[in-house]
Amino acid sequence: MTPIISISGLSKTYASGFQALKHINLEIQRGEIFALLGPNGAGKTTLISIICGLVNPTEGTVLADGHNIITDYRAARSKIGLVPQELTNDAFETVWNTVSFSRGLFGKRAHPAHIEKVLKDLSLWSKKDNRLMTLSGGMKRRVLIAKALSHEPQILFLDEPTAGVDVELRKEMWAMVRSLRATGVTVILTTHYIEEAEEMADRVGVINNGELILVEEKTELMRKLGKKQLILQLQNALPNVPEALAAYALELSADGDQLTYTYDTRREHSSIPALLRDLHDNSIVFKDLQTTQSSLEDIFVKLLKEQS
Ligand SMILES: Nc1ncnc2c1ncn2[C@@H]1O[C@H](COP(=O)(O)OP(=O)(O)OP(=O)(O)O)[C@@H](O)[C@H]1O
Repeated sequence: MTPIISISGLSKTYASGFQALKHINLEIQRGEIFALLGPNGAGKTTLISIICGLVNPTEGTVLADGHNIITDYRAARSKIGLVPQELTNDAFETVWNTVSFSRGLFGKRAHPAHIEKVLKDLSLWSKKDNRLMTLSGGMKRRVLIAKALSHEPQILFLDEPTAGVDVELRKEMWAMVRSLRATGVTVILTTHYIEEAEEMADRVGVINNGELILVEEKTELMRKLGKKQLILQLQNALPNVPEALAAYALELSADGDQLTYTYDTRREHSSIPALLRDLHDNSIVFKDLQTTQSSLEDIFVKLLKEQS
């Protein structure tokens, strides 16, 4: 399947001489949710801004649904919706007018039925005649999305969609993004909240110092780089780990009543039954056990550490 976005050899050096992007190659597949992760100043906004035609690249090419973003700017831009972080519209304007006006900016003919559908999908219909200034923060964010969808784009960029948003609204936003994907829209989001990528993304790209250091299926990333731990609460505290169990590299807690076994999720899991048998043979009795798995956040922090 041809990718909906195809980026090759993309670099950006700002007038200041600062190189914000270094030879980025990336393909985004139709219909996926792609999360772009990276620390502050990594180059996420620069990358999005180039694809959306707001910043000129220094080198490289970007195709949006087959259209070159420079030589075929209009066609490329019409495929893309951008949800920025801030609402910059006239606070006195109504929801309906704001969203309809956005469509007009793309040179598209008025299509009230489409605007109605977008507003209904985003639960904004009852607010259509309200002025923006009267809306709650959450509703304003929905208006941003409605504006971005007003011209029927196939690709939607969300720049930090839930920055400064409370947990409840964040969850609502996630549900909304998923329902958009269900309608066939490709979603690319930048986020500082790793939990957000973990929750929503099909694939994750990590950008650091202008370089795309990793692109991976989220589940694969977590499987490959994740570690699992089995934690055993012991019936009786141990003074040390018996020699016979040395091969498992167990960690004994300071008070001696907890053993932690860390294992690689890539390796076969058969070492756990063996460990449990060996514990039994060494008369080590446990009263409780739990397993933990490293989060995408642990993996992300580790990746950035390795880079520095
Ligand atoms: N117009 C500009 N002129 C010079 N440097 C710029 C310009 N815009 C951005 N930069 C620099 O480019 C780098 C990347 O910025 P960018 O906004 O793309 O990062 P980001 O990953 O989106 O960061 P954040 O997560 O903080 O939004 C930063 O060091 C920034 O200072």
